[in-house]
Amino acid sequence: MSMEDYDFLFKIVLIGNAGVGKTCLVRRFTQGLFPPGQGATIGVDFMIKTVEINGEKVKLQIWDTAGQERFRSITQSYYRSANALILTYDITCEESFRCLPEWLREIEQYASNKVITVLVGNKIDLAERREVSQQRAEEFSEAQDMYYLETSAKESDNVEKLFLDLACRLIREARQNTLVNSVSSPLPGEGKSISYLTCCNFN
Ligand SMILES: Nc1nc2c(ncn2[C@@H]2O[C@H](COP(=O)(O)OP(=O)(O)OP(=O)(O)O)[C@@H](O)[C@H]2O)c(=O)[nH]1
Repeated sequence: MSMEDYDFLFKIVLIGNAGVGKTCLVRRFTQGLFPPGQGATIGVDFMIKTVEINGEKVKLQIWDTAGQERFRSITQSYYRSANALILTYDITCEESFRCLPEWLREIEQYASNKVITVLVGNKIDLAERREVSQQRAEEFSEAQDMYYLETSAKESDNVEKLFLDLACRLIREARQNTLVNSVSSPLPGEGKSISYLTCCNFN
């Protein structure tokens, strides 16, 4: 694919315990479906989706990692070049929430210090089985300086919003970095509309 095919390219990596719904979130966003009987991811999977945000083509490379401990050394190698991480837990599984500090240590150790991390509580369609309150998750994410969103891959709740808000945020960061890194040279896309700022809810 030539450079002209997109204005921005971002790498997004999903991490979190096994079974929290990472693969289902990716499949919902990239293919618009909820796969029946989704098996555990082996190692790492990769999908691409190009979205258009205020007239600009944004190519998202989405890496879906295996949550199982035995794949940890493989998945760690994908953190380094990630622009964003989607750290996922399952709102019906206390254990997946309690493991978050462990995941944050992995991020600290293996990811770039510029990485944007979003905390996602998935499976909100199973509200009657909820084990982690929204307030508790919000407090945790605030303390860790992460964005927080609750989703349902099954019902398609907030899935588009998750990826599109993240893409908006990444565009904004990319522009800011360009500004810092090359103050005297013209910005890519300078003069274009900056209305994308209004679509981004991750502030
Ligand atoms: N009710 C409900 N079930 C979900 C949702 N998302 C995923 N699941 C189910 O949760 C199970 C695990 O989903 P996966 O997407 O394979 O989980 P994963 O995090 O990718 O798991 P690993 O690949 O092992 O790391 C499957 O049985 C899915 O059908 C959701 O939003 N709601």
